[in-house]
Amino acid sequence: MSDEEDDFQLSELNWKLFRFLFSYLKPYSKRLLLASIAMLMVTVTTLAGPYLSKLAVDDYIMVGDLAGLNRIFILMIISYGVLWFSSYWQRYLASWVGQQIVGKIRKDFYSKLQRLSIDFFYQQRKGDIISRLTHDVNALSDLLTTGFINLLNDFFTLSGIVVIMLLLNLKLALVSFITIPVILFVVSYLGKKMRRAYRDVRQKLAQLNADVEESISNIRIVQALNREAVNTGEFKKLSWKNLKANLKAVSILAVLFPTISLSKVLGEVLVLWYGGWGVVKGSITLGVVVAFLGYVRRFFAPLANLSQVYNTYQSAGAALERIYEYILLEPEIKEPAEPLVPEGGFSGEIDFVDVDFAYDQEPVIKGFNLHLDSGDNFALVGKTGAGKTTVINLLTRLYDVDSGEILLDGIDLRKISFESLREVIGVVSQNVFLFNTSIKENIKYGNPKVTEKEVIKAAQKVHAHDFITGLPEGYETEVGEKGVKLSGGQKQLISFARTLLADPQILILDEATSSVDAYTEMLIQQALDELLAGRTAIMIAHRFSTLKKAEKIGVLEEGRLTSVGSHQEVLEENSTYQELYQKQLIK
Ligand SMILES: Nc1ncnc2c1ncn2[C@@H]1O[C@H](COP(=O)(O)OP(=O)(O)OP(=O)(O)O)[C@@H](O)[C@H]1O
Repeated sequence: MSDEEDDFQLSELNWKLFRFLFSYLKPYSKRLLLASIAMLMVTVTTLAGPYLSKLAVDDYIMVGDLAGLNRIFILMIISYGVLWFSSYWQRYLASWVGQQIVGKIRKDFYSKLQRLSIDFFYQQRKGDIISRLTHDVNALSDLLTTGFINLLNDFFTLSGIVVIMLLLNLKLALVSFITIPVILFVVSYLGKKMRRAYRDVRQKLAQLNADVEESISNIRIVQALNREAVNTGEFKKLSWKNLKANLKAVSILAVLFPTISLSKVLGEVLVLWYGGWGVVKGSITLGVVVAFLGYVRRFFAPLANLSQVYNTYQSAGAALERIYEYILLEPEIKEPAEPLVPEGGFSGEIDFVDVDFAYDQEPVIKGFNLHLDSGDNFALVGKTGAGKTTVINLLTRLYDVDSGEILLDGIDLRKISFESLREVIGVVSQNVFLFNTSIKENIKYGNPKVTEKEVIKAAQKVHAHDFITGLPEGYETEVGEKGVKLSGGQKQLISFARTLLADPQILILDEATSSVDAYTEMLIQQALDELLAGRTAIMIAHRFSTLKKAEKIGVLEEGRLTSVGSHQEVLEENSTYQELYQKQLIK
């Protein structure tokens, strides 16, 4: 990502991106106006301070006008009060608006992601998506919260100081500006070096993170292959590189601030020396020297800020571009504008008609035809890679067919709303995912209206009730990554209960290949009877006990359905099925 950032030129910030950003800024125009007024007040009061000191010295102290001095004293107090007050509002309002916009962009971005088709998530790296949603949105946040307003503030303050100094005393102003080119050169030189150093820090950190992520998520393999010591060694190397990169960045940063301080002090010394001569010779008033000292002190902070502006805007611009790229994406699988529902609801009749499909160029499903009546239990078998999961992906509309059609009760899938489709089809997958919450909530998931009684009843039907009540807190036991660890079989039973409650007309069962103990296996098989009753089912079956439950078996070979019939019929006519059967892939 840092490479992309480096390649990004500010000139690439086009109108589309600006329009995109402004569409978010627009609703907050009132608050932005108030923030701008506060910013102008900050600028004016910042500029007023040294000038008031000049008046105090020249017009009142030097002539002994104590009443006037009192007046100017009160004016100064008021001016600093206004500065405090407007600084608060400037920062608060700008941050408020910025945070609102960032929140809104993040929300829009997230909801966009949720609607994108599954293919997008296969093609993008997980880390890239997460980094856009977090790192890039944050980079934008820096700019939006205070970046804009601070930039204007710095610009006005600097210009104001220069103008006032030139007006007050041209020669003294030019003398005090002597250090500016030096500081500009140093800051821009160090700025470039720092940018490179920080890019290096980010790269090394990304490598470190990737390494940690890979070894932690594969810790079982790491331990099984005795790689702990090797991995620790590699990590140590990466960690050392990261440390060195950080030290280098710090060493540059450590030069920058003293350099700015030195220039400031040098400016003050110049004012004092040249101004002092002027005062002694009578060409400059003491008040002007005092005011100049004030202005020089206020000069360098905005100057240093402005020198960093290009970097800030460059990384925010790159971030904005990356966010916008995702916002523009449209889901490939689109919802119908006018969805259809059969009269009397779906009954669960399924038709695949001449379906062809390819993920890329290579056809995966070829001329696939299948008719299932409502209530049919159908098992799909085939060697690995034959296309079984793809058939399911097409039926659940994770992908659309390339040609042909899939019909539910005579209605093309593409004319059915996502909501109806997800209500009609229930999927019990072999990778059961449990959320980090209680067992009860996991069973209720997607169906929040069900009562506790119904949850228990569903669990009883799929024979999960006994093991659940045996857990420390029964149905309230926390599961998922942070909770109690359940066995594969127990997780299956919970997902059965979840599906039973959702009560879909069509059931898809992607059976687990890993074996469970004989007792759990028996429970699963009994639960399946309950789940299959009265539903149309397509099962990717691996166990003979499951296969036996199907009235029809279909053999899939390289994307084609080569036989459909009862176990006996298919066994007699299909050599692939015989092979699978004999090799006991189907147990
Ligand atoms: N997202 C994808 N992008 C590209 N090709 C894919 C994708 N998913 C699967 N394939 C390819 O499609 C073919 C069929 O895969 P599929 O997962 O449907 O087979 P399967 O019969 O379910 O296999 P298994 O029993 O091993 O799960 C394979 O050649 C696979 O490499």
